[in-house]
Amino acid sequence: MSSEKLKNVKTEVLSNNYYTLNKLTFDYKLKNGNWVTQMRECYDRGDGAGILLCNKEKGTVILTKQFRMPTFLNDNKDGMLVEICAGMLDKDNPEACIIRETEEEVGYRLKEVKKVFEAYSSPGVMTEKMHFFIGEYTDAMKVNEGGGLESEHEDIEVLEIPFTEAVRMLNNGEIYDTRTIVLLQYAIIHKLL
Ligand SMILES: Nc1nc2c(ncn2[C@@H]2O[C@H](COP(=O)(O)OP(=O)(O)O[C@H]3O[C@H](CO)[C@@H](O)[C@H](O)[C@@H]3O)[C@@H](O)[C@H]2O)c(=O)[nH]1
Ligand SMILES: [Mg+2]
Repeated sequence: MSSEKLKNVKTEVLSNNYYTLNKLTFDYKLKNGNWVTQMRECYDRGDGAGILLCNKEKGTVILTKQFRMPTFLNDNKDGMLVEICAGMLDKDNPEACIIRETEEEVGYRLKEVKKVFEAYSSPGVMTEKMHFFIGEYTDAMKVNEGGGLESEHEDIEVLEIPFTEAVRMLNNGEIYDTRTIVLLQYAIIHKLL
């Protein structure tokens, strides 16, 4: 970690339970040349990967629906969220991660995926970088019902819906997860379906 605008970086671990919340104190050089001491809390839970699964022949996509406690705490009535299939890297590379997550969460075994971009999820507070993919699936690739890992108490509903329905949900505000919005918009822009 180095930057000409940064010195005296100190890290204090505030919480190290499931993931890690650090308090960073550092001197930062402003545009006017003055140095100021700043403090930022940074949540580190590693990086993630997400995928929009498309079936061009059927004109369908696969999304998931699951309970997300942080959204329940902030305005999402029942806490249920429609999302792309996604997961934490857990030491895998992004491609291996998203192929594993696709089989665990929605039950399809992919051979290849296409990386389309990577982006910071919430750069003011989280270290997380997300790797975004498009994957083509067919009925023949189905190997189980999906649903997520019982050992982690994942309880994921698999939604296979027409792309036109996903676009309708995007346009009328029924889809309000950023990762899902950006991949659906990618599919619209590049006329994937
Ligand atoms: N006990 C416990 N379990 C946890 C905790 N946080 C997460 N888990 C478990 O760890 C699992 C991680 O599942 P993944 O599929 O690997 O991750 P994800 O939560 O779907 O991650 C995706 O969504 C996140 C957005 O909320 C993204 O941040 C991430 O990059 C990725 O896209 C969760 O389902 C949950 O069971 C926690 O604080 N305590
Ligand atoms: Mg997941």
